Amino acid sequence: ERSTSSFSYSSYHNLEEIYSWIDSFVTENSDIVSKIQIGNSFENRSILVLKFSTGGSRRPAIWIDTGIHSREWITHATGIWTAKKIVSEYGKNHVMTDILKAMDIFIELVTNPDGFAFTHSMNRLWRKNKSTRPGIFCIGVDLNRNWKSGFGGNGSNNNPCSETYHGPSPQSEPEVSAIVNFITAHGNFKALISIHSYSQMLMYPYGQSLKPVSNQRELYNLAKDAVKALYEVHGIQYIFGSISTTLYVASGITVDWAYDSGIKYAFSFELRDTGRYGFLLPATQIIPTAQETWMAILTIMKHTLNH
Ligand SMILES: O=C(CO)C[C@@H](Cc1ccccc1)C(=O)O
Ligand SMILES: [Zn+2]
Repeated sequence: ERSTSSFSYSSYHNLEEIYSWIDSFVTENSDIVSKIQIGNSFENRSILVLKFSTGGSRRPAIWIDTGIHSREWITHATGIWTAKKIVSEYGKNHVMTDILKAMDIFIELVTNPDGFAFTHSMNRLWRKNKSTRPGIFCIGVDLNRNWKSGFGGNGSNNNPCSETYHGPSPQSEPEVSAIVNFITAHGNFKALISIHSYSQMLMYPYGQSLKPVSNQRELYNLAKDAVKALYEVHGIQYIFGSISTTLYVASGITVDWAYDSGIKYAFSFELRDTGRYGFLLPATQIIPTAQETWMAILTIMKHTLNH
């Protein structure tokens, strides 16, 4: 993209187009946005994070990732729109301005770049990363099962040919270890939002067990407020609750690791829809989905700022 003004936020884009947009976006908003490479993927693509900051050093931070599962295209598209929204609201919207005066925001738009490239080239429904290992004849690890918390437990699979294969060991995948190293080194993250599709759900830990987290009541009420704010935009209904009670038991997941690492506001979204189109959500729904999701994300960020 020579400039983001020619970028269509109501279309899906491939990896090259998104990485090019990132460079234009950073150039055009260099006062508050910067680009950080936190590592390289298995196939040696850059793993990029957008940092939104108005100053300070190591301010309390909010993490948002999209596209950890490559086929969930609505999540990357929503992330791009959200990045644009943050810079357009700063200085205009009171809450957004207060958030960025006190906190930093980090967004990883393409959390599984190898898988994402593969959904554009060979297999639209690819979910995992593209790692290979000697003597193993199926490709890829489920990056939402490769985290240390509850690794290898129920709701993850030891079979490399499974869609929920957890990998040989926790953080074995470069796409996961890059995030773990970055967030751990930073040491001041207060909230993490990991965005998936589809099912229209807003969930919090634990996935690995039915045991409630210590601040379960707070997370339940925050999820309720966020889902209400989302509903008020286009009338889309989400359900909410802990992952294990709302969806199913899943082990080695992003938000369980975040929570156990001290990030007490850890959420996972499942965006539109409920199955009519599923992963193949039409591009006409990108902006409506992003608009409603924004209201939920803003609710979570505001709560994080005030607690
Ligand atoms: O991606 C999904 C749909 O493709 C469902 C997600 C559900 C889930 C989301 C967040 C945390 C744990 C599980 C998954 O199984 O990893
Ligand atoms: Zn997913």
